[in-house]
Amino acid sequence: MAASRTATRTLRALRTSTRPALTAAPRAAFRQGGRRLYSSEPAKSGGSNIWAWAIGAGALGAGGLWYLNQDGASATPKVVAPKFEDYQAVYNEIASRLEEKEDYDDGSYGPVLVRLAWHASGTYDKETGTGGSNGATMRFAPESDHGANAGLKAARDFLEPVKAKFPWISYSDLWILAGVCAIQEMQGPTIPYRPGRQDRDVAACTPDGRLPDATQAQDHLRNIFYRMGFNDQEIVALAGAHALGRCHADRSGFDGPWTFSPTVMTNDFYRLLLDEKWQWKKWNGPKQYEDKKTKSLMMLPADMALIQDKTFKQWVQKYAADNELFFQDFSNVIVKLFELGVPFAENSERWVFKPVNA
Ligand code: HEM
Repeated sequence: MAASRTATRTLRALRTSTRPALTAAPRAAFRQGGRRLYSSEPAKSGGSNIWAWAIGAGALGAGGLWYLNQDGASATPKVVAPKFEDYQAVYNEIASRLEEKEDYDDGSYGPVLVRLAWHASGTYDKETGTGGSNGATMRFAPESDHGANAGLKAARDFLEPVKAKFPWISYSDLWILAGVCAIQEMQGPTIPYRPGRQDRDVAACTPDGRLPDATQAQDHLRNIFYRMGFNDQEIVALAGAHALGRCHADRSGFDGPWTFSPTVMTNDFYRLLLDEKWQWKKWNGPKQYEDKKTKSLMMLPADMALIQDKTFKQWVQKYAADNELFFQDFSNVIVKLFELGVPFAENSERWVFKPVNA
């Protein structure tokens, strides 16, 4: 996504929003030597090695098995043993749909795709090995009707045409690939990916209550995320995803974005959490915070717990001060989240997809 388009998206959100106007422009992102840089941030390290490796992986993966339908050349090619470049094609399709469908929300389906991938994965229970991204059981009630999943139909529907075009990919792999694509296309860190998830039926739906409750604080966050196998640092790194997107009154009941640039991945969630003064919002909805200065940003009680708890707060401070550290840790922890409970083939490799518009 070019810098001008990012600005356009934010501006469109400002123009069309019936919500309080956001008052600051996103930091400008610009290209340099094919890499994305923020004017106020250091360049990411290690990128060029990753790309060299990805191109190598692509070349090695070339020549996935293709065949044509019986009616000959006019038929759609089918993939029977998908390789790196087949998944890159799916990635490209998602990226191009993200570009096309700019009228959604703040100008991108990206945030809701990230939330879909997270809610598909975050049901994991390490004791029983149940839940997690292997299965895509949120396609079915009762899981699709769980309160925490309200609004995610928009993300699942967005991906249906992609599934129709690439029927060989499982929903479970597709949803996670969409999360990876959305993060990278919103100028976030590189997220290595490997396929291998298989769809499961309604019997594998997880019970309600496995995802975090935003009205609660640190004890609850620890209960939920320790159950998945995360530690305190990882909990804080994952929560930085709230740089993206917004709360919707008709979904969670909460309302508003966390940052001024909700379609660009940054460490702004931590910076705003520390730097702004937060007060209870006076309104007819669930208890949430608003920033005192503009009253246009929000924090959930569960977000605020990250600075009310001493151990969590140390990590918030580190990530607020160092975007590169946040990007590295976020990439590592979201790969872990997306792979919880997935029975990958032994020695399966992770791939790095080339961003399309980022
Ligand atoms: C720490 C515990 C968490 C709580 C309590 C929480 C709660 C929420 C709530 C209430 C919403 C608003 C949903 C809506 O009204 O549309 C939301 C949105 C979102 N969450 Fe979280 N979340 C948590 C962790 C995470 C994690 C770990 C990620 C990803 C790694 C994530 C990514 C997102 C994104 C991207 C959105 C915006 C969705 C959109 O714009 O449609 N959240 N979260």
